[in-house]
Amino acid sequence: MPTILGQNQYGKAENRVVKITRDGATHHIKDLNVSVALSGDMDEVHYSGSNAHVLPTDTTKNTVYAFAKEYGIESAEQFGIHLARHFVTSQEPIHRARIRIEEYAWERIETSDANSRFIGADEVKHSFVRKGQETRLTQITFDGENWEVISGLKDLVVMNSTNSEFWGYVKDKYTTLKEAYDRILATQVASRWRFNWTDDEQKMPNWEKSYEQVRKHMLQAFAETYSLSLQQTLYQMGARIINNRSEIDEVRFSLPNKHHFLVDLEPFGLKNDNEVYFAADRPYGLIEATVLRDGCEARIPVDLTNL
Ligand SMILES: O=c1[nH]c(=O)c2[nH]c(=O)[nH]c2[nH]1
Repeated sequence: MPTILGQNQYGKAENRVVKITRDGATHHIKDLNVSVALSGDMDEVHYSGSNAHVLPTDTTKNTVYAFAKEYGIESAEQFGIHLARHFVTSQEPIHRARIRIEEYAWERIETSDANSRFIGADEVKHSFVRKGQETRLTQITFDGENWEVISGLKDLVVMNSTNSEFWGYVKDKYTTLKEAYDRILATQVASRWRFNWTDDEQKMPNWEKSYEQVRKHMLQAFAETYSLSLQQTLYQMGARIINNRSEIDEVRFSLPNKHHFLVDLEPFGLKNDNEVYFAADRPYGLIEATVLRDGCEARIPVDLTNL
C-alpha cells in the first residue's frame, strides 16, 4: 500500500526554565515550562532518514535557556515570540514554530516583623511561595473516649533564590556533587501536625486560626532560615511551629528537594551569573523528619502517604 507522510512536527517539550533577576537584594522569578514544536520541509527525515533539515531538539532546548539569559523573560508572550521568530527566520527548512508556555506564578513570603528588623528589611526579598497550590488535610480518630486530630497540608511549593548552601558533606568514590555556596532551595512541602487536644470540648483549639498560623510560621521559618541543608531548614520549620503553637506537640515533614541546576551557557559565549536554571523534576532528594515537643510521643506515621 502506498503511503504518504501527513502532518508532522518536532521539538523539545517541557523545557523547565527558571530565571532569577537580582535587583540588589530583591529577587524576581520567572518560572516557565516551554514546549517547542517546529515544522516545515521535513519530508526527507521521515522518508529517508536524512537529517539535513533537522535542527536537533537538543538545540531547541539550548536556545530556550540561552534566550532566557540573552533577552531575559519579560513575559511568556514576549519570550515565545522571540523563540518562534528565531526558529522560523534562522533556519530555511523551518516554516512554522509553535511555542507553548505554561507559567508558574510565585508570591513573596511575608517575613515576620521581628525578623525583618533583625536582618534588615531588604534582606528578605528572595523567598517565594507558588500561587494557589496547597491542599489542606485533616484526619480525626475517636475511640469513644479520646480524640486524635492530625492536620496538615500538601503541595505547598516554596523557593529561596539565595541564602542556601550545601557543602562539607561526606565524599566517597561515587561523589561528584560540587559544593554549593549560593544555590536555590526549593521544595514542595507535605506536612502533618498532631494536636494535643484529646477530649475537653471547652478547650478545643480554634482550628481555622491554628491552620493559618501554622502555615505562616512554616513559611516564615523557611524564608528566614539561612540554610546549610534542607534538613536544617526542615528542623527550623518544625521548631518554629512547636515553639509558637501550644496546641501542637508533633510536626512531620516530607520535603522533596526540587533541584535547580545552573545551565552551562559557556558554549554559547554567555556567562550564567546565577540567573538561568534548569528545574529538574526527578530524581529528587527526599528529606523527611519529625519535630517533637520535648517529652512528647511521636505518633504521626513515618510515611505520610499512609495517613
Ligand atoms: O540540602 C541538602 N541535603 C542533602 O542531604 C543533600 N544531598 C544532596 O545531594 N544535595 C543535598 N541538599
